[in-house]
Amino acid sequence: MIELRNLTKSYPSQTEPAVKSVNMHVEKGEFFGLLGPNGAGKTTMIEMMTTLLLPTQGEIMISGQKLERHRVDLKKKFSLVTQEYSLRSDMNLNQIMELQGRLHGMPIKRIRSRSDELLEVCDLVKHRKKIVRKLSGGMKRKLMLCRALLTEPEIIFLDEPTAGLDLMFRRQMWDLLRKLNEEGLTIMLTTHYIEEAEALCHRVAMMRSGEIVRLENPRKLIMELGEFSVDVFDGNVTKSYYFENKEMALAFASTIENRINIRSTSLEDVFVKISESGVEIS
Ligand SMILES: Nc1ncnc2c1ncn2[C@@H]1O[C@H](COP(=O)(O)OP(=O)(O)OP(=O)(O)O)[C@@H](O)[C@H]1O
Repeated sequence: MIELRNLTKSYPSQTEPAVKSVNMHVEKGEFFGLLGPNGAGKTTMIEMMTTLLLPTQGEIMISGQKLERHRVDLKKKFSLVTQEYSLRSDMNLNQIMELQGRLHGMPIKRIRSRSDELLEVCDLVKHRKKIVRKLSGGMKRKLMLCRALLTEPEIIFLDEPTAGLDLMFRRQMWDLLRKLNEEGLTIMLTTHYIEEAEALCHRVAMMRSGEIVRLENPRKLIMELGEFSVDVFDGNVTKSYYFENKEMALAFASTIENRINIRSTSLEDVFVKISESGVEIS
């Protein structure tokens, strides 16, 4: 569905490219996560994939066709939900949805029926006459998602969709995204919440300094590291050790006199390991 070929972006003010010759593909219907520390190049990637930024080199293919700014037909296939809130604060939910629909030339009947469906799914119907200024952060994020889905895209790009949301809202957003993905929507998200990517994504690409250092299914990454972890606290720092089964973890733990914690390994452990070491592209 999306294919990146040697995708590169250099900003004139920076000595190193922000994205360095990235090759990867995202399948139709996939839930794909782009992970990496601050400055790794995730937003730059998303901005190129949505034509907000032009690549310095390389190309982006959508359904086998080269994406360019004038390709309105290809651009119709996707929507973007940005990291920053980008809603008119003096409009209510109905007005926000109607404006979006009109900007995309949708008939008013269709705008209304689609808005009803989306606001219902996002549990926003009871707030539809509220102005944006009076919404909580979580409601605004859900509204941005509704607005992005109004035009019935095949792909949605979500840049940090749950940033700053409390646990309840984040879990609600997860369920919503899972549902949309099960209905066939291709989703690409960036997130700093690694557990979010672990819970949602079929595959994750881990970026560092503009490159993809690992691209794999989260479960497979965890199994490679070892399904069980033993955290050992030596009075100053905690060091984690990884084992392929619980028996091995317990046997190791029985030899340790310090404070320990035995637990399941998470994608966060993998992320930390990859951030600490150099891992080859696979
Ligand atoms: N408009 C710009 N002009 C110059 N440099 C930029 C610009 N936007 C991003 N960069 C640089 O490009 C690199 C990648 O930034 P980018 O925002 O894509 O990373 P990110 O992984 O999305 O980071 P974060 O997790 O903090 O959002 C960084 O070194 C950043 O300073």
